[in-house]
Amino acid sequence: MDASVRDRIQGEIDSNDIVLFMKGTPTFPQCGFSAVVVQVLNHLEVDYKGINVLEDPSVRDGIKEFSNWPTIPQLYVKGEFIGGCDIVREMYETGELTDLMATRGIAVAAE
Ligand SMILES: N[C@@H](CCC(=O)N[C@@H](CS)C(=O)NCC(=O)O)C(=O)O
Ligand code: FES
Repeated sequence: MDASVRDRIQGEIDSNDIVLFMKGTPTFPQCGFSAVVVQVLNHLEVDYKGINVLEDPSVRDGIKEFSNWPTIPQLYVKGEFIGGCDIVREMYETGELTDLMATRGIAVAAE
């Protein structure tokens, strides 16, 4: 991928504790898979940056190569790739996601 795309992705991940690469925006998700992750993050009441890959095909493709993960959405917490919709939903349901956030110093809303 283009170095500028890699730098942009790296920059977003470095400067935001939680980054969600998604289709659409947190206020208007344009795919059900992205909407699930938005719902989880909103439920946890954490701040996050949504990056709409539909606005930029180079980021849409670039993030797949960057994470070595073939689909959107993709969630990053403190620079670490967590996963897509299925993984996030599963980790939320088991409480693992809340624990992961807490371990990394991110305050999460009480259940
Ligand atoms: N099982 C996936 C569902 C996500 C998914 O299948 N995404 C597709 C459709 S939105 C995708 O990103 N396809 C490649 C693309 O649209 O660039 C997950 O857990 O995140
Ligand atoms: S945009 Fe069609 S499944 Fe995500």
